[in-house]
Amino acid sequence: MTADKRIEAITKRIVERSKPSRERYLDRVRSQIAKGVHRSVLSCGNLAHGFAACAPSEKADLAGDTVPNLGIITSYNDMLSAHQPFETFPAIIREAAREAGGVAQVAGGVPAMCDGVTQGQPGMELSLFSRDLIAMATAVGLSHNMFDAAVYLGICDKIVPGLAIAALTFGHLPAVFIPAGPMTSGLPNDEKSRIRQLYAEGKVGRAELLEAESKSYHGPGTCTFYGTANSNQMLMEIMGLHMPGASFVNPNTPLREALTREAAKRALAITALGNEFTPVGEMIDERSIVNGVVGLHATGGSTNHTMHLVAMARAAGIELTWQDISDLSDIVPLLARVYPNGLADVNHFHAAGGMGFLIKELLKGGLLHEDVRTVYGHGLAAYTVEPRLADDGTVHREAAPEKSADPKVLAAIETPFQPTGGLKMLTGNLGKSVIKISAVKPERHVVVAPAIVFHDQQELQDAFKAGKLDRDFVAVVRFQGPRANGMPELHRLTPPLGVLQDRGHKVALVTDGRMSGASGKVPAAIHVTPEASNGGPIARIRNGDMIRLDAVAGTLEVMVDAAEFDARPAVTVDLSDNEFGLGRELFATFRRTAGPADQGASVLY
Ligand SMILES: O=C(O)[C@H](O)[C@@H](O)[C@H](O)[C@H](O)COP(=O)(O)O
Ligand code: SF4
Repeated sequence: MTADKRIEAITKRIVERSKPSRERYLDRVRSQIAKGVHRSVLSCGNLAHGFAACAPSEKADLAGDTVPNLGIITSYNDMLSAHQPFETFPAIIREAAREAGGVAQVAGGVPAMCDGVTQGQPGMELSLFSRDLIAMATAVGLSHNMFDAAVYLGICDKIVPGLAIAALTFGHLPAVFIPAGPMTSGLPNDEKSRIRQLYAEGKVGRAELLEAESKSYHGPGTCTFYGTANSNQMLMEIMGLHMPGASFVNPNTPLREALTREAAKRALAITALGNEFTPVGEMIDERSIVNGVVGLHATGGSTNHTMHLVAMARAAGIELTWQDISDLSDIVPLLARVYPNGLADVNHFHAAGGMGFLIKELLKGGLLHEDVRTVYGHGLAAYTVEPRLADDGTVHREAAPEKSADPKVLAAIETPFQPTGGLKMLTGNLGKSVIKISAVKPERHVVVAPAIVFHDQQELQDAFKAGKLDRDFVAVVRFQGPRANGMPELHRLTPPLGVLQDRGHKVALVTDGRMSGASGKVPAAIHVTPEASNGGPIARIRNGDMIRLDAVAGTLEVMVDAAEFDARPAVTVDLSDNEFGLGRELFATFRRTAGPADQGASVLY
């Protein structure tokens, strides 16, 4: 089954563009593979240290080079409700490995930040940088070189991208990503947002707000909106890095445990010691990356992936651009309405048919490359399934439903919610930026209004509280890029801007910062590059300048005479407050070396 000609053409141009870097990457992967069982190059001393704490039988296994050893990289902590269930996973994986005749060891742990805990707080200024730090920390674990495959326990925003960058850096090893699943549904996300807007207007107090927040975020598992964390799950599945149907099964259920056991056994089955060797560096190719972007558009996924996917692809020698992402958006229809793109949550999405139905519909529409390699074998058609718990406690899979169980949440390819996808690139005299349109009403896709300039999100919130913003305007929030303050998410802008929009004002946001994957209803041109702190024209905008944000034409313009605008001096701001406190003093190197947003805002390359 070949993909749509337009998808093929975009894939082909990515292959052409990436040829030199991809060939260099594959050469490195293959030379590592050629060295054979990796622990066999270790000295007796190295090996003895490596298995000193193992059981005697495991030591005997690891002393040879015929029994596969599975490295576990875990991002467990109690801070992220999504990662808290991982506490018990290593023991389950070790037991499953023994059952499969292999060994499993925790190769290392990685840090994991909860963007919900740090949202609006100084800690958020470490969030984006934590992605690359997670990749580096994963490399520390795997650099023990004791392993024949690795499993990656991660879910949330920067963690999966960081783990994926590292997994692809260790492309000679098979890689299976193991999720823990979404928390069960609590207070609906739109009701939570309604109460937030009431609080922003001073109509309810902190007690009511905290009650609503706590009913929404109420237990172990991933938050149920379709933000970056759940976009990550979708990506890992549609790119073939999860076991089929693993993404959205709730934690602490027998099926979740069965899926975890199955993933561990599958990872051991696809090492070089078996007959289905599947090194991730060869498994993930340009088609897998395009399939990920297609899934992002079809589900209205997180804007953060216009950076993370670019960085992940780069780790495999593949050069993905915003133009590729934007052009694919023009081809791929929106098939899922999950908050903020609708009222449903990911549990509803899963119940309506979930990933199996989505992949089936996209394959039917010729919008995915079917002929790809996955951790499960060959071909994405194997993912058009739903996992079920068999009587013996293992996983069996049934074909995904022919029809969506809830067409208001998950649409058939013939009747999409929108004919195009969720993420557009904007170009113009302010540089490049991206906008998520899947959650913005069509009548708000073009905004022309005067600029009001802010240098941090608190300034805007204070102006709102002082009643100074009851009018049409474009909020320009600048010096929020990676080199300024680590490019925090500015999700706390959503309630005040949402209130003003609901009052009938034409409002929009333009920023060199980021928004949360959970942001959505206000038109926002984000990730503006070049950023203000790196010579970007956004630093020359003045209050009152007319700004035109046009998501239909794909443009973002300041409507000032070009000569006059170019002659203006760039504004500079004192960012010293962002250099200390809550560990920011340890990330100065990251701020100095971070790349531009359209290349992933990475410090790694
Ligand atoms: O990109 C994302 O999806 C967000 O970073 C998300 O992970 C974060 O947790 C939000 O801030 C949660 O939304 P609230 O802050 O509205 O609870
Ligand atoms: S989805 Fe966001 S808020 Fe929820 S656990 Fe993950 S990082 Fe934290």
